[in-house]
Amino acid sequence: MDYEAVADLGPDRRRALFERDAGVDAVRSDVRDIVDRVRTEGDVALREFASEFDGVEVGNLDVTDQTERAYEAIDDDVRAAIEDAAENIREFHEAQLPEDWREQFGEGRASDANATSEEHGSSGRRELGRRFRPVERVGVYAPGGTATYPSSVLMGVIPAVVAGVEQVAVATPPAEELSPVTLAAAHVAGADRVYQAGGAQAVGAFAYGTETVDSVQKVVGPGNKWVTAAKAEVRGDVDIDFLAGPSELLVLADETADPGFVAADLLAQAEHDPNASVVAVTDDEATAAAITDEVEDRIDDRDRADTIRSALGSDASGVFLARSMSEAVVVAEEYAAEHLSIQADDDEALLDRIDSAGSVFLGGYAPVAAGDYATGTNHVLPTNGLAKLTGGLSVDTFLRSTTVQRLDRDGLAALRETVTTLADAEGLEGHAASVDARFEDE
Ligand SMILES: NC(=O)c1ccc[n+]([C@@H]2O[C@H](COP(=O)([O-])OP(=O)(O)OC[C@H]3O[C@@H](n4cnc5c(N)ncnc54)[C@H](O)[C@@H]3O)[C@@H](O)[C@H]2O)c1
Ligand SMILES: N[C@H](CO)Cc1c[nH]c[nH+]1
Ligand SMILES: [Zn+2]
Repeated sequence: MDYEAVADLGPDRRRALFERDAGVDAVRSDVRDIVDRVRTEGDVALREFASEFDGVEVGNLDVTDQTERAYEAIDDDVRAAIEDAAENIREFHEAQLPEDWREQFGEGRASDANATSEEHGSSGRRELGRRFRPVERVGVYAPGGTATYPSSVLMGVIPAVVAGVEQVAVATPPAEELSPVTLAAAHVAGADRVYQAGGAQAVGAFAYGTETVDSVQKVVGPGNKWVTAAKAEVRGDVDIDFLAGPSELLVLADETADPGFVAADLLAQAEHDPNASVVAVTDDEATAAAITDEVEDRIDDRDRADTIRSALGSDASGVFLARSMSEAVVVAEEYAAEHLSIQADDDEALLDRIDSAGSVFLGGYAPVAAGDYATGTNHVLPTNGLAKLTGGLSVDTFLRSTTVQRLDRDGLAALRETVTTLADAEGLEGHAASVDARFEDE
């Protein structure tokens, strides 16, 4: 692998980097057929796709009764690691829980020394507020194709439970013997149901329901290109979190970065999927060369070297030499990575100039893998540049907000003129009349 100069990137290469889709578009029509079959054939389709794509003849689709046994059966050190990670995730997400609130607005304006009530158009009080309530039924997809993802069970279920969701279901790909660690994670996180169904068919089952799988109001969670395409497909019929596809990392590195650390982080995210994308951008030529050397030196030691090579070979991956860290920041902003690692002297100053990233890792001792499992932040994050539009999974994902207002007679009197004037301007005389009706005794 060679590094490339940012200045030399042509339009095709830029498009591949900045408009990447991780193979999702190419499978949209296959996924539409899969989802349609689940919608019309239910459990039969889930069983047939399990056989076709996972090579498993599924007995019970609902495996909820296996979770507690799995929790008791797994090794003590794995159980302790799940519980530690779960605790950190719970703590961080509990800190996000918003409180319902009410406040008085408009109070005291008329007595403002510099303004008259006419200037403000209001002297009455308005009690306004927001309240937050959880959605009732959610489906969490936990991947499990070429690796198992108990960590994604924790990342999806715990925020839902913290938000107060009543029914939290998990779907994960079937296997001759399901990962006991994934099942145990469902138990620790507090999932109400666990189904063995994978890929687009699992997303379809959550969206439309089958004989065994109850339909949900919102489907969340990460997955490969088929899972991601399926979420795009069902969106509209059911709510989704966002598209959280094959993993991505962009590292901003200056000459103080340790090239070995940068390379190790690139290889770690690349091992998820041949469609994963990993990028390093530096303003230092020696660092660019050292990162590429370290990547090459380390690949063969990795168990999933083939997957890593495919991901590194993608047009959405690479090591790039920028003319300055300012140019490197422009690349990072345009890329809008799922994970952004800043391994540079003045990391906070660089971060100040970043708006678009799913989750940021500051310093050489904050590898993305730490956040993947255990810092407590959520690892379900937007990919394919969607960090320009949305953040990652959080307690908010599972809440809806309602606004509340209370007006007394004076409060409405203060708004009367504004409301009736605008209602008349819109030609909605009945709206004005509904306000005037309150003052007919005057
Ligand atoms: N963005 C995020 O927040 C985030 C977080 C964690 C993991 N991930 C990503 O999750 C993914 C996990 O991928 P995975 O493959 O290991 O597991 P997965 O569960 O996402 O996918 C496995 C399923 O893919 C389906 N499938 C496989 N081949 C198919 C085919 N030819 N046609 C139709 N369907 C097919 C099968 O149904 C199978 O059950 C990786 O891409 C990883 O990077 C993303
Ligand atoms: N890096 C993944 C998100 O893209 C999350 C994960 C789970 N396990 C390991 N890593
Ligand atoms: Zn990871």
